[in-house]
Amino acid sequence: MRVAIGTKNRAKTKAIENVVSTYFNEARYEQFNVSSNVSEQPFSDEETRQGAINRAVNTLKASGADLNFGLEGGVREMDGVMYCCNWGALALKDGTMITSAGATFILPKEIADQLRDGKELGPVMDEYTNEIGTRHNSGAIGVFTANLVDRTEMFEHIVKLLIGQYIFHNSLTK
Ligand SMILES: O=P(O)(O)OP(=O)(O)OP(=O)(O)OC[C@H]1O[C@@H](n2cnc3c(O)ncnc32)[C@H](O)[C@@H]1O
Ligand SMILES: [Mg+2]
Repeated sequence: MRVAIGTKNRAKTKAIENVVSTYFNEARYEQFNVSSNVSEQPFSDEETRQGAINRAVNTLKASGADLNFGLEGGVREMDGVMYCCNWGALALKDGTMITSAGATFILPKEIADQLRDGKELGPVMDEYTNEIGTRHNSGAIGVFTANLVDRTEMFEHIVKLLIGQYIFHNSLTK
């Protein structure tokens, strides 16, 4: 089975490989730097979900693989509170699109204000933590949950929901 991944971000690729290899041991993985065709910093659930779908479609076009994953991080506001939100999409060769959302958590006001000023969460987190590449490792979720959940684990849960729906979909179409 050929598995294509629409990013080279390590937190995302690790999550996909960890979960897919649990259920399909013959999987071969390929990574593609595809566009999400949405803002670098999506600002709603709708835009974040669309980014994940676009990545999955663009990955399918580039690869022709059996499973094509798109994972996207974004933010959304409710009652003046800014949350980080996360979406995943799995595109199949027959045109089927499977989607799922993941964990949501609060971004502190000092982070939220910088995003409202047009900055991207990735660089803002690097400045906040004084580290390079937070988005490839623990991520904002790790920093703001005392590392109880890191970015890989958060995406693993989304990928598990996608694979579970894929297995269910196959059981209906067989
Ligand atoms: O290379 P890609 O796949 O684009 O990975 P990314 O880390 O940029 O992730 P997204 O594009 O999905 O996320 C949109 C923006 O939000 C940032 N972001 C999202 N979740 C984050 C997290 O947990 N920690 C740090 N930055 C995060 C990210 O760096 C981008 O600036
Ligand atoms: Mg990005």
